[in-house]
Amino acid sequence: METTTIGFIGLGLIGGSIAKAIRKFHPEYQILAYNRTRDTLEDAVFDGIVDIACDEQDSKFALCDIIFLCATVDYNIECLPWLKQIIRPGCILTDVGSVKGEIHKAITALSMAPNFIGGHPMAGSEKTGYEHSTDHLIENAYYILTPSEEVGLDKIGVYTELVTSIGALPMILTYEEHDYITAAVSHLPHVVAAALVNLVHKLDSPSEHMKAIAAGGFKDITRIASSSPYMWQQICMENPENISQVLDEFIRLIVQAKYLVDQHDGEGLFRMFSDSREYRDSISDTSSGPIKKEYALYCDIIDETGAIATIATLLSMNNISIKNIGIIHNREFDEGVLKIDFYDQTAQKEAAEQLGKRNYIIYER
Ligand SMILES: NC(=O)c1ccc[n+]([C@@H]2O[C@H](COP(=O)([O-])OP(=O)(O)OC[C@H]3O[C@@H](n4cnc5c(N)ncnc54)[C@H](O)[C@@H]3O)[C@@H](O)[C@H]2O)c1
Ligand SMILES: O=C(O)C(=O)C[C@]1(C(=O)O)C=C[C@@H](O)C=C1
Repeated sequence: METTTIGFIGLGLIGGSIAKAIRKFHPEYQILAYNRTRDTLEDAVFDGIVDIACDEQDSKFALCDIIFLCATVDYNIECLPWLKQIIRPGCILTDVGSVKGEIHKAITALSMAPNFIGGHPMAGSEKTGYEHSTDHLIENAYYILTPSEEVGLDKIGVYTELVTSIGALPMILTYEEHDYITAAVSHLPHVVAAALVNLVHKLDSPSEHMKAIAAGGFKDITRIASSSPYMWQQICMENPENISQVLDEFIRLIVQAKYLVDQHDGEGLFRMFSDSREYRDSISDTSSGPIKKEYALYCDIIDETGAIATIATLLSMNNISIKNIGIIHNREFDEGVLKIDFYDQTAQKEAAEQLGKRNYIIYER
């Protein structure tokens, strides 16, 4: 049987994560890749993720059954005319861009629609680059597919199966639906996070007290303000109508909130917070979906140098990988507690056992 060949143009955070997931679940597939930075390709070959490092406009992409365009949207579009000359008739061409309208229009203009299924894994990070990619980034995340109107059901079936096989959840939308929905749940939050951080920067005094004491709440809502400015500039320029429309709605709600504060409207304020809490709590943290299940445990530690390192070393000696570790202070853990996140339940349970054996006080939530 012929080997399935998958090509990547752009091997950064998302391209690298998809390639790593494909390597994990389909070790027999052949993976080719081109990336502007040659070192990245060499790392990926060294890691055993990529079999063949390609040059720009490499004719070896003609071998591919599926090609993932994972560079910037403008470069992905720039690649289309030469890809049109070389791809097999059965090749599935897809991208991972956060906005879908522009590439769909380019595909239609070049009559490449029979090969194109837009794609967008609803997972990511504020970090960029292959070095931050992981084989589990898109696990349990929705992976939106926006098939062109001319693509055959056989191709949609193959792509959907691939997405499922690497642990993501395919969801089919039109590209118009995609661009409206993501404007509200992804693009607007990035605009709001950036504005909020810039606001605090502007309001802070030269002694920077605001910056110093900004705690959990501010950090939770603004993590994404550390994302790539170039990527978010591009996204806002590619999806302006939808972002502007949801921004209008958002501004209306902010004006309403100001009115409630100015009026000392206790009942209105309570309703605003209770409505949002009810809806936010209905977004499950434990089922599959864009908000991933958290495998965390909380541990009391003595406030002394090296206390965190001791725990990290203990877990590492027992081959337990830590996803994240840090002290948190909240109402529940007034005094502060060490929160350790793991990639899966097995690691969480083993860590609780190992720490328990050494008399650490563990809280599981
Ligand atoms: N970062 C996220 O959270 C996220 C999530 C889902 C989708 N996306 C989308 O995925 C795409 C890639 O984002 P990313 O986060 O992986 O970015 P990234 O910067 O980590 O990766 C982009 C890769 O493309 C390469 N590249 C850029 N220009 C190139 C060119 N001219 N020629 C060849 N290679 C080039 C870069 O070297 C880099 O390796 C974007 O379109 C973005 O909208 C991002
Ligand atoms: O988790 C993050 O850092 C992200 O911003 C990921 C995120 C998002 O949820 O908005 C960002 C852009 C994508 O296109 C998809 C996912």
